[in-house]
Amino acid sequence: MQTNPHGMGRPSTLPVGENGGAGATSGDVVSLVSVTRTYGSRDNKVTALAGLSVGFPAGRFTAIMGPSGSGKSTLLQCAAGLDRPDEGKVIVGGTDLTELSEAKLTLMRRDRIGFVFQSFNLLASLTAEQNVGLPMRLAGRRPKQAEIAEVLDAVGLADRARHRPSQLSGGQQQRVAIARAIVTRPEVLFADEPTGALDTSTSRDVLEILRDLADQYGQTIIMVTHDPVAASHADRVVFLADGRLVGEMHQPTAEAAAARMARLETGPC
Ligand SMILES: Nc1ncnc2c1ncn2[C@@H]1O[C@H](COP(=O)(O)OP(=O)(O)OP(=O)(O)O)[C@@H](O)[C@H]1O
Repeated sequence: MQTNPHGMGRPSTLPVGENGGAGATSGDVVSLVSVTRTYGSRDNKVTALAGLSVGFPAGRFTAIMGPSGSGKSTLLQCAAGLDRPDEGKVIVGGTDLTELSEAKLTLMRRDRIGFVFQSFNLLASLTAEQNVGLPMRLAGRRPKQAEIAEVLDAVGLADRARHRPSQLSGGQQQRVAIARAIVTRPEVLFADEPTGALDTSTSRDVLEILRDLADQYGQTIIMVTHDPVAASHADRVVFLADGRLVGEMHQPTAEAAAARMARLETGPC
């Protein structure tokens, strides 16, 4: 396993309290405050998020880890305005998503939030540059060639603009999806297992692109991952268990993230 790819020295692990010492602060672009999300009926209720508070600072790359079913995807969906919590607040760039109408939430997702999924979700009939231009077209504006060229360049695909998804590797397709997610300059880019469908070397390319976006463009990135190596590209990992925040690690190494995950998966934390 590789160590922290940024060469930032030893990881630092901070304990968190019941409600999460990593809870929201004023420097956060995204904060969840006492968020609860349950599924199912009263007799058969599943608590995916149990009063979770967590903040994500501007310009930083944060990974979210935790055992299967710990609430990672639910956290991401609530934070990105794709799902609504039962209780609590979700604040993105000063706007409380829980107070928005469906119409305003749709606009918020379109204009201020980027999302990348494990399956790249590109339109097969469109070229890379047409896929990247889609969010602008959906917003009713004609994409400028220079804007598209700039983001394709940022993800290392300047020479693939006219290729269709079927003519690109999995990693290249995911990079097109990243370019499409950042073309509107979102306040935050969410990524749900963005390397889950990729092999090791292609994953590394994608993770290095995400790292560069944070370092060079100050892009705030929040990524769910099962993979400690992927998490080691982040500035910080927050760990969930049973819908709660149970720890965080700064400048994580793959080894330290894997060890923390092993402890979470085998017993009480
Ligand atoms: N639509 C749903 N209906 C019912 N239960 C759900 C739904 N979505 C999630 N859950 C439950 O909520 C809990 C948290 O799910 P979530 O997908 O957020 O966890 P996760 O940490 O992302 O899991 P994994 O690592 O397996 O993807 C789980 O017990 C899951 O079964």
